[in-house]
Amino acid sequence: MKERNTGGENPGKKAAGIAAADLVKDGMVVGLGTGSTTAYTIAELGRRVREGLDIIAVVTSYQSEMLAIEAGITLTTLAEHPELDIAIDGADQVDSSLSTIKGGGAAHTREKVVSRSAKRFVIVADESKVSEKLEHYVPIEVLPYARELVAKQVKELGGKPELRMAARKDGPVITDNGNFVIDASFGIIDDPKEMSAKLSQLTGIVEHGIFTNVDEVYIGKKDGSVEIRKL
Ligand SMILES: O=C(CO)[C@H](O)[C@H](O)COP(=O)(O)O
Repeated sequence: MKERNTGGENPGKKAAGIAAADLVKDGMVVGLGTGSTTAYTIAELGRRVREGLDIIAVVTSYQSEMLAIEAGITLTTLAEHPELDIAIDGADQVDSSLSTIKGGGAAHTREKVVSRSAKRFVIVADESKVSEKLEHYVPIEVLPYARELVAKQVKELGGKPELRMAARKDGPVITDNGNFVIDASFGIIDDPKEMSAKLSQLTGIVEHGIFTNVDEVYIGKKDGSVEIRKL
């Protein structure tokens, strides 16, 4: 399974992350995604907050909570603000119909809840994340108790399940919700909506990482330019 590479400055991620922050205006309630691309968005929003931008935000992980606090962004909760004006988040892969795989940082459950609570859902990514079809493994958050059952069901769907192991802890990755993650490889996913519906039906899963609700994608290039794709 490919290693997650989030280290070092990436001009494409930076360009996309900063450009999308421009969509955020005074008075908005904003969903803040997780990952190294969204970190640029959060830092840019923090810079604008210091210049007087008036927003409140809901986070998707402890990582985005820490970054938002450091940036000086006022936080709220979905309980207080169940409807968000916009959510901005990263991606592991985006296809030509804007179907997206997320969860490389194991945050996709909260990311999906936040994205579904937003009127507008924007993905920020560098160009390496864009592909004609989805073929990235699909992260699936599972109840620890159900991991073997979920692995069996993934195999029945033709997938290869792999329990995600922690890098600097012995044993499996534990999500912010206290669960495990199974990364499921299916090869090329021709019909993301169909695959999403099938995965949602598995017993023992909390949420999977296929997102079919993306409104637009900001794609940052190495030269610092940004392409915007909408449906
Ligand atoms: O889904 C995610 C976390 O669960 C991230 O948004 C996704 O993995 C992209 O991360 P990065 O911007 O660091 O490449």
